[in-house]
Amino acid sequence: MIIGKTAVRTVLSCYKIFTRNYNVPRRALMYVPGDDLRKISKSFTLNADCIVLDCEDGVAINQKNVARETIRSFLQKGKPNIGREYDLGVRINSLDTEFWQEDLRSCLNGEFRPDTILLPKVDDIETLKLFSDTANTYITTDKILNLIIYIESAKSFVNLIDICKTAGTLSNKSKFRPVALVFGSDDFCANIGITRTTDSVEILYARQKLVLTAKAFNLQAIDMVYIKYKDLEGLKIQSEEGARLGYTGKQVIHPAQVPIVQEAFLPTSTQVEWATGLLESFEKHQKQGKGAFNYKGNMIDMPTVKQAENIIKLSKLQ
Ligand SMILES: CC(C)(COP(=O)(O)OP(=O)(O)OC[C@H]1O[C@@H](n2cnc3c(N)ncnc32)[C@H](O)[C@@H]1OP(=O)(O)O)[C@@H](O)C(=O)NCCC(=O)NCCSC(=O)C[C@](C)(O)C(=O)O
Ligand SMILES: [Mg+2]
Repeated sequence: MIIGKTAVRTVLSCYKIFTRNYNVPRRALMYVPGDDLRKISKSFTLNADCIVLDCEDGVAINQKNVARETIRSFLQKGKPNIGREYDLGVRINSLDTEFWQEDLRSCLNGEFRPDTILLPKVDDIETLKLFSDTANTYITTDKILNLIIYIESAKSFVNLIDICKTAGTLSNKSKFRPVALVFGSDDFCANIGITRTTDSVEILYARQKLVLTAKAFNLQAIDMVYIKYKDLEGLKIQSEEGARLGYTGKQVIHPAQVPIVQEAFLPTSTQVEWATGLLESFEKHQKQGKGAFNYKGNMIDMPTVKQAENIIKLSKLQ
């Protein structure tokens, strides 16, 4: 059987996607308006996994140039050392605006560049292709750039699988790789003509579809923003709900949200204790030739063992 070039490329792109690791946690993805130097400085004191300097919706139209310049001069000082690994990203304006090319060029062609570009409003594969062509002309080093893709309209949900596949294929001939999908719930509500209620039941289908598709392509899934930023109890409930749905992190808009969100996307000590005991018991039963066994009153076999392994793996991503 002769395997065509396209098939080989598809296999390679799937391999690249599926072997991508989760070693960079993005539990709290913290937005900082790019035109506000005070907030930018503060964001590096907050211990967030992922800091996003924003050119898009956190910045007024008449401040777009200021944000771009502020971000560029900030980046040119080099990535701040905060004593731990973290992801430093820039969210550019969407590709249907007059700003995005200059945003991208400005942050990619300097001496230091961000780890990650966050690309809003990816409705279809044409948007990704345009991004890819343009980014490739601006990237001048061999360092791979992470790409985070925003899914925030009905159209983007309808095209979601194609978007993920195309992101993988384009990354084979580019210097970027897709690492995560973000659920842009607020733009999504506007797009489908609804207003979000407290329990967010009206967006549950989309919220679940995003997480399922992200996992199918081994991408991180970043949950919606909690805009009532003074309601920390509500934030905790929504964050834990996101973690239960399978999300790996959540968007954050205010410093007070960071610790609550980061905590919610780590397993609790009870979960770690349960998983450790289960894995020990599994080893013992394997040696005795038993596939299924009783642990704390529950039947355990391979799927639950894998869940326990996931918990242990996640608990090590501090
Ligand atoms: C809500 C706001 C206006 C309240 O701002 P405030 O200044 O009134 O708050 P505060 O409580 O007085 O702030 C306390 C301290 O924290 C600082 N601070 C406060 N916020 C931040 C921040 N983000 N980053 C870093 N520092 C921050 C602030 O500067 C102050 O520091 P100071 O005491 O030293 O002066 C403010 O928190 C803010 O601007 N947050 C970011 C908003 C934003 O980026 N929105 C866009 C992202 S969400 C989105 O795009 C949707 C999505 C995904 O696309 C879709 O669902 O479709
Ligand atoms: Mg949005």
